[in-house]
Amino acid sequence: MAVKIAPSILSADFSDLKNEVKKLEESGADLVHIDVMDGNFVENITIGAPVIKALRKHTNLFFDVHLMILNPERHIEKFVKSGADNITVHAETTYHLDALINKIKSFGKKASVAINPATPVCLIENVLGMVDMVLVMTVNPGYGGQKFIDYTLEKIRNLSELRERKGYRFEIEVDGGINEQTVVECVKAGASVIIAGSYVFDSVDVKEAIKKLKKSVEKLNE
Ligand SMILES: O=C(CO)[C@@H](O)[C@H](O)COP(=O)(O)O
Ligand SMILES: [Fe+2]
Repeated sequence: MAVKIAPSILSADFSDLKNEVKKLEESGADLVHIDVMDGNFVENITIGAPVIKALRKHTNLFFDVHLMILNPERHIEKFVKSGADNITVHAETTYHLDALINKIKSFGKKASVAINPATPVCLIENVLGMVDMVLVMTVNPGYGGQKFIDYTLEKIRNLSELRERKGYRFEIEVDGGINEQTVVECVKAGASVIIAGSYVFDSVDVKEAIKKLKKSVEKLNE
C-alpha cells in the first residue's frame, strides 16, 4: 500500500492557518490532519467546525478530521458541513460505535475509528469491516510533540494480520511521535497513513520534512 503523509496542523502557526495549509499543499502532503479537542475527552482545547469551514475555501487537500471529543454523535453533521473528507471518532468516546460509523457514512464521508494506546484492538474488532481507516494512537491524545509509545507497534501488527486474514480493506493510520525512525517501524508493522505534527512543522523546511519521511520508507516498498 502506498504510504501517505498527513501533517497535523496542531503544530502549525495557528495565527496563520490559511497559509500553513497552502504550504502543505505545495509541499507534497497527501492529507491534512486536523485535531479537534474538547477539553473533556482530552485536556487540550483546539479548533472546531467553523475553523475547518474557513480553511476549506483555501485548499483541495483531503481533510482528515480527528475528533477527540465526548458525545461525538452530537457534532457529526457540523463537521460534515464544514468540509471534512474523513471523520475519525474514538472508540472510547461512544457507547454506540456501530451507529456512529453508519451516521458518518450516511453523509457520504469516509468514516474511521481511533484507539488510545491502552485500548485493545479487540474493542473495535466488530467494526473493522465497516471503517475506511483505523487510527492507532501512538501517544496519549491531547498534545503534539510527545514520545512514541513502542508497545503500540504490536497493535498495528495485530490489525494488519486481522485485515489480511479477514479480507478487510481499512488503512492503518498512526498518530503521535512520528519521526524518520518511528515511521519506518510503523510502516513495517502495517501502517500506510502517517500523521506527523511537530516533525513537520518544527523543521526549517516543511517540504523537506515531508520528503524525508517518504524517503525513510521508500526502501520498504521496493
Ligand atoms: O492527535 C494528536 C495528538 O492528540 C496528533 O495528531 C498530534 O498532532 C501529533 O503530533 P506529533 O506527535 O506528531 O507532534
Ligand atoms: Fe490526531
